[in-house]
Amino acid sequence: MLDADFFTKIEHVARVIRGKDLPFGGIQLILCGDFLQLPPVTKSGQKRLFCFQSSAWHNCIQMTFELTEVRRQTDIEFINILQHIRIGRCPKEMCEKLVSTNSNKIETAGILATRLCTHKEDVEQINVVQLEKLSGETRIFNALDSDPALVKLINNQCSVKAKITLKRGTQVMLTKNLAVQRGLVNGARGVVIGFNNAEKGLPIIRFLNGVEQTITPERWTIKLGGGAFLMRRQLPLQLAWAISIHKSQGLSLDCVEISLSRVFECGQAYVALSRARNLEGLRVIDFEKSCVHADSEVLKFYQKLRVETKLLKQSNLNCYSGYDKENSQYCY
Ligand SMILES: Nc1ncnc2c1ncn2[C@@H]1O[C@H](COP(=O)(O)OP(=O)(O)OP(=O)(O)O)[C@@H](O)[C@H]1O
Repeated sequence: MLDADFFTKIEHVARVIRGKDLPFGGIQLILCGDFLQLPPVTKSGQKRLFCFQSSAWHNCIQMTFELTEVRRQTDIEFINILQHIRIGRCPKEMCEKLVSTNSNKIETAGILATRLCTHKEDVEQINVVQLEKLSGETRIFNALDSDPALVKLINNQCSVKAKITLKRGTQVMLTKNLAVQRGLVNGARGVVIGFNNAEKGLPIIRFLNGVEQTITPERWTIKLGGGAFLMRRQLPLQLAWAISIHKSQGLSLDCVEISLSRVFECGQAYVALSRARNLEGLRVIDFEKSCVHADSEVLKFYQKLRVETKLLKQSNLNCYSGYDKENSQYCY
């Protein structure tokens, strides 16, 4: 998430580039996001400020809207639980419901649940151990990078690794939308069922929705300053026995197992739980109420927004009835 410092810097750069002393140099902005999800990552010892806490935000952002319709989940009970967790609450009955998911059997047709972990060291370890356990031929797929000397930079910006090791039985996840209509979307879960006969022996994946597809390399482009680009060609796959909660941001997952005992951030439990599409596809192995936290500054931000929205609606209603109380005038 964008922090106050970065927002302030890009606002300044926009003014300089546009040569105009207007908010963001006069560039129109639409920002979207949810401050109650994972907060900005900061270096240790550095004070964390959300972008709405910067003066640049107050100078640039004139209107804020709260989107309230949930689309990822359809089950009202689950939506209600998530709405409470999002604001840092977990009443007893909701706690019990989440604990009860511990016994959910969510594996189907050889596709195992993805474990969401709080710490990336755990992710690496789980994936390495599980891959080693598989017998059978190992296939290694190395990325083709436009500038191999900048591999670290590309690794940081790109959602696929420079080297992907696969065997038959490897649990994988798509890292790009390939065919939305067929359910081959970023985050779709599958398992390697074999390799084709082409020269490179490309992996054939069976996805959770039953679709079987040979996966071919895709291209990622990374924009650098000054109009320069970096490029990586690689399979749009990552190992999926485990991924970190941070890396799961933005994904929707069909079958997910979550460990929350080592939560260390506000919003971390909410991000993890809200990746699941439904309660049946979710297994929380160690749920405790104490893992649910919401940042108090963010709660204040949303409370203020709600009050302002209510006032705005009120003033609009007054307007419809002919009299705008706030501005003490009649409207037509
Ligand atoms: N208008 C819509 N109609 C149907 N499905 C939708 C619509 N908008 C979003 N969805 C679905 O809801 C899911 C979540 O959408 P999206 O990732 O845009 O939400 P988000 O607010 O970014 O979520 P989060 O911040 O929690 O990751 C996706 O599976 C998407 O396909």
